[in-house]
Amino acid sequence: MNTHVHADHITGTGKLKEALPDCKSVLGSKSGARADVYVAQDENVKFGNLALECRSTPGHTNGCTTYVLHEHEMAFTGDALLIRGCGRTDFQQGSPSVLFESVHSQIFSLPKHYKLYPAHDYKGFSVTTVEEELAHNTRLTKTKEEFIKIMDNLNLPYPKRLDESLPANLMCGVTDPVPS
Ligand SMILES: N[C@@H](CCC(=O)N[C@@H](CSS)C(=O)NCC(=O)O)C(=O)O
Repeated sequence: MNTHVHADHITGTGKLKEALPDCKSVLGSKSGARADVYVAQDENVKFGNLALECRSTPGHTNGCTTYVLHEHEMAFTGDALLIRGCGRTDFQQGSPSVLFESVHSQIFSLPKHYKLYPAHDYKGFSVTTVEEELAHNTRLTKTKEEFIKIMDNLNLPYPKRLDESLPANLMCGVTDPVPS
């Protein structure tokens, strides 16, 4: 289950599907890329006796999805929410305004004790909680206006390998559009 379509996230999917032919790839329905299963807001993906609730959290990319495992009181936020930070919003459908609304409505609305596992650990931590981020997130504790200003002035270097081509099984074919 991919949280969004950036090369540093989806590149292993082709290899997994080769190794496990019954494996089905999952993406948010607004991701604009190829997957076996598309999920929308509030859908549940069941596996074993567990289920992941899908919450649409655009702003880093349009298709960003956060997966919530209520049984274990945790969520996988991809690059929407990072520990003490958030995904950048300066390319590929990024929007600070949309990201601010996504995180506040879909992630900060979870119970405060829920554990959050983002996709990167830039600050050396791999897990946080809703409560910790509500108190200590350096960007998302600000007002929306301040947040937009911060995000518009990050001046981060462009990721080195972002534009490398996607594996064929994740590419949108020219004559084979991705379902909307
Ligand atoms: N140095 C890395 C790129 C770092 C980067 O831009 N990370 C992204 C997530 S991957 S698109 C991000 O959103 N960062 C947020 C931040 O505040 O740093 C490289 O060159 O690959």
